[in-house]
Amino acid sequence: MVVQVKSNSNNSSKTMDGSQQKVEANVLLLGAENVGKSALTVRFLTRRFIGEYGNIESIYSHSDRIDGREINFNIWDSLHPQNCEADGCISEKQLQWADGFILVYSICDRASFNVVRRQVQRIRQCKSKVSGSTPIVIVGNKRDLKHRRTVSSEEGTLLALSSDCEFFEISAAENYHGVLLVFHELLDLIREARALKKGPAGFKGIVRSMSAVFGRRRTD
Ligand SMILES: Nc1nc2c(ncn2[C@@H]2O[C@H](COP(=O)(O)OP(=O)(O)OP(=O)(O)O)[C@@H](O)[C@H]2O)c(=O)[nH]1
Repeated sequence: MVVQVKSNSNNSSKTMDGSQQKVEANVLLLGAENVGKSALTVRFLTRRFIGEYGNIESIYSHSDRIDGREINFNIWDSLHPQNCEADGCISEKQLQWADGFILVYSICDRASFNVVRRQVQRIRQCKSKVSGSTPIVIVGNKRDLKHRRTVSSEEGTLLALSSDCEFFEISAAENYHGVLLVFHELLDLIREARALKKGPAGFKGIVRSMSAVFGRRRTD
């Protein structure tokens, strides 16, 4: 069962000309059990680390103002299914729903890194059929537990480079800033992907502007 939760919601605001500038972003957090998916989510929503989070799968709705634009994040904090080795354990529904993915592993848990590796492959295979590069941020969490590290930073960086993802190593327990960077980076990737999808409209826009400047009428 997925529980739907409304987090903080700033009043939606308007631009000078009265038009709304709200951007919607569906963010799916994936990764093995116990890697800190809920800790990351709760840190982003409340700035706090509360330690224990229970086993509830939730979708949070959270509004924020970033670079002068109102952003509505829908954040799906997923539960990793048990006994699921194949295809990264991502459902069709999740793949359809998400605009971008945060794939979390623990730097102290090599098996969780392997789960992320499979999840990247699965997303790349499925999403490449419908769109260009799907926004993915890979996160190595629990950086405060360096002394128990079993996955090096270089391995995380290499996986990200080879699969066209962004990569961060953070500690949800120790600081808010790293978590904020992860969500902001994903938002940038989502915006870039949407702009790329619009593609040719940009060219039409340039032609229209040039016609306006040089006073030529288009005949087509
Ligand atoms: N030391 C340390 N512990 C962390 C960190 N992030 C999360 N934890 C702990 O790791 C455990 C699991 O965190 P959760 O956020 O519940 O992990 P999850 O991935 O949502 O787990 P599931 O709900 O089982 O899928 C909890 O005891 C957290 O307190 C971190 O950055 N550092």
